[in-house]
Amino acid sequence: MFEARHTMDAPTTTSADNGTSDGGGGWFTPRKKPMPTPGSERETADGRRLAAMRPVGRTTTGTDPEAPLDEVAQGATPQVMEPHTQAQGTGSPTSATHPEPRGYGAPGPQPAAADAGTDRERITAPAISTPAPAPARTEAPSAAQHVTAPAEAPPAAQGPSTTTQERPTTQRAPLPNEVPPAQPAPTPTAPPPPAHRVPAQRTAAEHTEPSLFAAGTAPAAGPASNADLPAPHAEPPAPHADQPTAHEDASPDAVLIRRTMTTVAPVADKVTSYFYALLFVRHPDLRPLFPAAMDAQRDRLLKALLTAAEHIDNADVLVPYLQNLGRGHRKYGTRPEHYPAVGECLIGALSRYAESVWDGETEAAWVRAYTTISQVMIDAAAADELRAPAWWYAEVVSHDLRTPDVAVITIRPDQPYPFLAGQYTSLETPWWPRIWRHYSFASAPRSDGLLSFHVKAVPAGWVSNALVHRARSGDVVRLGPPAGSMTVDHSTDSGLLCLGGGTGIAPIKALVEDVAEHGERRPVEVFYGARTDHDLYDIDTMLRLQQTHPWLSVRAIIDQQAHLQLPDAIRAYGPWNEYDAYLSGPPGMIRSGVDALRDAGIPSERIRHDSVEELVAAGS
Ligand SMILES: NC(=O)C1=CN([C@@H]2O[C@H](COP(=O)(O)OP(=O)(O)OC[C@H]3O[C@@H](n4cnc5c(N)ncnc54)[C@H](O)[C@@H]3O)[C@@H](O)[C@H]2O)C=CC1
Repeated sequence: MFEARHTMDAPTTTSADNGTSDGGGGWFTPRKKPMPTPGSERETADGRRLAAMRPVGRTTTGTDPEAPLDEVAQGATPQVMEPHTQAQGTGSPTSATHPEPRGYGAPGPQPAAADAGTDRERITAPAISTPAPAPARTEAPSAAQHVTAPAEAPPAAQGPSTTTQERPTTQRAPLPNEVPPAQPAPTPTAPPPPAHRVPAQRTAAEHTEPSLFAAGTAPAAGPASNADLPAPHAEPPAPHADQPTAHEDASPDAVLIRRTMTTVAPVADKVTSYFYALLFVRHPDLRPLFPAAMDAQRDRLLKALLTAAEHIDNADVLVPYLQNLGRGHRKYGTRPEHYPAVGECLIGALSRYAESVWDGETEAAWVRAYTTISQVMIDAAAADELRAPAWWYAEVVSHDLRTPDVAVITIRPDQPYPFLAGQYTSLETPWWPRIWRHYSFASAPRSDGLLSFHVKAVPAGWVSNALVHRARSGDVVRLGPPAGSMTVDHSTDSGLLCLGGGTGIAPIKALVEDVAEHGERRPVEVFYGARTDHDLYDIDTMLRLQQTHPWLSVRAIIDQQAHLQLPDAIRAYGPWNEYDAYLSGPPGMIRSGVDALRDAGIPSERIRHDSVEELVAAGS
């Protein structure tokens, strides 16, 4: 756990104790004073030396219901045995109790109300404010990276994939209800050496090369949307890569953080592996809460944290991102008391691999950043706990195999599931516990409460293959909260130009239904791209909508016949400069689609699409 030998306030929740904290101190110690600014604290850096940043052992008081802290964590449930009640102790009318679902077995251990600990760190204050939680906008984005275990640290896990997609072709498909083999706990490694206190040069971090951590993880302002596994992103892309001069006014902490990032970038894989090795060695009780087979997404947590730290100055973007991240972590069972373990290992990994630039001030900067990050996430999760379950059970009520590898799946949540057309959710199947994938809602909210998804089984896609080839009516899946902001702005009557490639047509269909339900008469132009006519699995539905709604135009673009791809097709139509644009489909389509739309005169802020980086990681 962190231990800072100075009088920093610990992260707190701005919400009243709602059962999440067990009333302990530490992380839930109420703020006693305004958070000092990084700049002002820096003046007393020596006095604030985080000499005790090295882990000093776990709190022994109470039970720590461990859970991962990130998307990588992929759920906080042992196998398919899930706690069947949620929002324990919130006392909230929205707190949900789930009936025993079929397929999810007996109730598992409840996330115990954790002892907040007595040795919680006293980390510095957030550098950014934590406004009241906003509606979900984005979900933890990430781009999977090839991860190679460092020689000096055991692999945190051996997953089904080491690339951007899972690789099931070399894996035996699991039997129903079979749990992937548990990964052996990493063998203990030597603790990281004490950080060298090399005098730091107080210069701005270099950004001539994009950070390995930046791709796909940077929160971005503006509209976002969903994907078949991806989390949202938006235009413009992450500032890290595209705005080399954006750091000129960086705070001292941001400078130190970015210098660390630059230093560790060439060994990002090692940092990642070492981070998880530390986490699981020092906190082995956390390991079972991660997926048995941690795939390429295992570095999501680290990347999300690093990217958030890197953008610590950009509160406008960072806060909504982290709030969504915090809310999204509820389904994993993440609790406030889990954050110190992650922070400790984050510092441990960074200090080891950024040894050449690591010093007390750098460490203090990271502690402050992590405190801020965790504070926002904790607060958002606490606020969300008062109004929504951490997850929903849902029963498959229909399974329509449209092509050999595309299924339209309809499910019935066990309790109301509010969402907006254009959003997406995370979904876990009973066959791959704790592995969550994102899918768009393929319909606008329905009066019967049913939800539908278009799922394409892709090579190496464990979840998608299970959903397409295994799931049947009566099976029970779990849903995370809705997320994404690729939604219709009903305050305008601008036309909508929608590009749906392959199963990316799913949220486009939902958007069309949304416009229809609002009784609007704004023009909606849909371009539906597919490789062959056989791949236009939902064209009948779209054409029926077109027949019903005179304001809707649907054009199918078949690569083989048109000898061009979807984005090229819109160039032949238009003008589009008065339209809002929505893109949904594979990453290549998004990229070239954005280019085509800009060329057509649509400004970036009116172009909404999924995170390209997340889409790269999609397909499972
Ligand atoms: N299932 C869902 O709810 C959602 C899925 N997605 C994403 O949509 C994708 C769907 O995959 P598939 O159905 O296999 O689509 P696909 O790979 O068959 O592509 C569909 C069409 O998109 C266009 N396209 C593809 N690659 C392109 C490129 N590089 N440049 C320009 N145009 C290109 C082509 O016109 C192609 O026919 C996946 O990446 C998935 O993550 C996105 C949103 C929602």
